[in-house]
Amino acid sequence: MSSSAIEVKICGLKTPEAVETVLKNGASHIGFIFFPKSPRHLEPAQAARLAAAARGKAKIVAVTVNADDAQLDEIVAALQPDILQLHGNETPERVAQVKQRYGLPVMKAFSIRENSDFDVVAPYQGIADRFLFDAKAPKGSELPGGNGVSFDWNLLKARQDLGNYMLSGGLNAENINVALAKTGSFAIDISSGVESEPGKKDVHLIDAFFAAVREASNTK
Ligand SMILES: O=C(O)c1ccccc1NCC(=O)[C@H](O)[C@H](O)COP(=O)(O)O
Repeated sequence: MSSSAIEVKICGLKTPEAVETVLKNGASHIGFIFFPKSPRHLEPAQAARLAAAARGKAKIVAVTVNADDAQLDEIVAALQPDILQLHGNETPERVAQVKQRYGLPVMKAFSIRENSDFDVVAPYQGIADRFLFDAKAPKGSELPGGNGVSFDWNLLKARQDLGNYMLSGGLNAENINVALAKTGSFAIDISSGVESEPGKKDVHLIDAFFAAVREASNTK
């Protein structure tokens, strides 16, 4: 079942059931988290086992935070991802190094709260293959992503110069219609909004999210 013309990345998968459900719904991307503080963290070998069912059906995304070469070497060797998502403070130089070392597309994540947060994006243009705009982590959170909070989507609407990006942060079945209408985005990313508790994906919430995306894209 294809979800729609909208690309949908479901992030932080940890079980075969969740992988099966997102594939059944036509997810374009599935993400695995490699960040020990996250409730979604997996070892590379665990992610590789889960990814086997998805290879060739959805793009496999490895999500890391300021990872060094040793960590990336291990992940790339075990998982053989299609895309590396860099979700830390990686500089444009580091993004370029990572691209060259692995020959893989890189999606660079940025944390957005206000318009000026987009100012840091320009040096990455022509280096990162894609951007992911997520909300800034709430105070006290140890996670740079997966916090289930949104930023003001009107900010993104005004920045259509930013090129190829995914909209992320606090999306769910209830707000995706408004998020898509406000931003005009064609690619979205979600984690907490399809979980019953942090790190626990819920197949019914996944189904409901894709149904909402399909409905929203039919009215787009
Ligand atoms: O999800 C995590 O636990 C995580 C930890 C460390 C870095 C990135 C992380 N997630 C990255 C993602 O791409 C999430 O899907 C994105 O932040 C949106 O999450 P949510 O707001 O929960 O939908």
